Amino acid sequence: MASILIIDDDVTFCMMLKTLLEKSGYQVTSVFSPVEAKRIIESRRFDIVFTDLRMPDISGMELIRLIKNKEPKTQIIMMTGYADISTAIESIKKGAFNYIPKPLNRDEVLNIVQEALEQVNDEPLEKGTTHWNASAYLEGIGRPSQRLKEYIELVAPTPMSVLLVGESGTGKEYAARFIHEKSKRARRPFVAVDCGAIPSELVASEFFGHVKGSFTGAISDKTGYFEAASGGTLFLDEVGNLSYNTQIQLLRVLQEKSVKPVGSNREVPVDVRIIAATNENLQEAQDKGDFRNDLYHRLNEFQINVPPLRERKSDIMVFANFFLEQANEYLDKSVAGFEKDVEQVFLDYPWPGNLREMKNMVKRATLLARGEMITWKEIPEELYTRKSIDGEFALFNKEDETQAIQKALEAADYNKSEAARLLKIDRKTLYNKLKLYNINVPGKDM
Ligand SMILES: Nc1ncnc2c1ncn2[C@@H]1O[C@H](COP(=O)(O)OP(=O)(O)OP(=O)(O)O)[C@@H](O)[C@H]1O
Repeated sequence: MASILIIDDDVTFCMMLKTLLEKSGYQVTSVFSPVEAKRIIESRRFDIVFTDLRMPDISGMELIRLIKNKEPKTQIIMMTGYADISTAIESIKKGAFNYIPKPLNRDEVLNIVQEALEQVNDEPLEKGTTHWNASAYLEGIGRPSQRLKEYIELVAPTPMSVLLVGESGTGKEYAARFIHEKSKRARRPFVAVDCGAIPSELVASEFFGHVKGSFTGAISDKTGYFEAASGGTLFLDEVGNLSYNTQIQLLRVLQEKSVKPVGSNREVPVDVRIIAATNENLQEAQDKGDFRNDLYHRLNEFQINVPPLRERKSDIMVFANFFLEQANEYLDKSVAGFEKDVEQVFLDYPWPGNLREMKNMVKRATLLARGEMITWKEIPEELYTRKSIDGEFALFNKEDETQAIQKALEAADYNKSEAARLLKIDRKTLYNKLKLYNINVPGKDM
């Protein structure tokens, strides 16, 4: 039976979530303080940990580090208010599986548990090869997407190593898989490694393998990632997180084209193509001395920048509809599309979590949808009430937005176009917000 730990200082909330999960057949433990959590994590293993992002004494990030160090396979789900979305995204970079917005929705909780368990049950070396199929890759229609596709197709059949650079959730791993699929190595393994998630003491054995008895806990021979990817592609995600020492070891392997498993004198020849990804500026990391210049050049034979979703405006609804189709299939529903005002919100929103955020949101909205179309009621309120501009009439939350709109309307003598200009939003957005907040405007038209 899968085991789940819940960490939240809100006792009532903890108990409600515990009851829901127990009713669905999981073995659940809940703790109300991070200190208690620390103790229990040291002594027991869990498949999944649900934890609040903000807690006293110890941060969610520190907790992720602690759990992943102790038990890399445990999947962590951060529970968060939408205001914390960028921290939640940061937590995924640090190794959390996913985040789920509060208040929690029953079906959404059960879905995410299912998805997390699929990861737990995956063998690490097969990560990725299991769920991927090329038809799940959408190319997009806008100029930046077309350029991305051109570069992928150009570099895929070559032996060149590729460095994918882009924000979290933009689809770097997806692009890497696509390159692999279109390469001559397609029939060989694609092995994805999250460089930030491997505890430092295990790095050498994970990458290069080990022989039985080479250290305490090495109870049998182990094949490392390099050998596992033999003939195929090794994808190094978050490559900027590699320690300096590991960078040196990696460089050696790339130069010698062979690995020496921990505790062995045997050199094993390896033939792998490296695709690396980063969401930080590796050039800067080099200048600061955190990333080796020679390794950078080895990895960066060809660089591809994966654009953020906000720069792929003409693709936004293409992706939204694609994710809707996927969600319909997954949830066995048949929602037909998005209402016009939702489309406008999607186009205005900056999508800090990029495609991953959109995919999650569309799945959630599809689940909640009662009618044929997804309406604004099914998308998180924070999407259209978030801070969008600064200055006197800045919009940030429901109360403040209502006030700011009222203030702008008065200042504009109730001329909506003028008010929209003062608020630095377009008329359509103002119109949606007036509807959303039930603000009546006397007289004048837009
Ligand atoms: N081209 C695409 N077509 C369809 N879905 C995509 C595409 N690119 C990304 N996605 C979706 O977005 C999600 C995030 O993509 P991916 O994991 O590749 O991002 P990433 O840039 O590697 O993120 P991170 O830096 O956080 O590891 C994927 O799970 C996938 O569902």
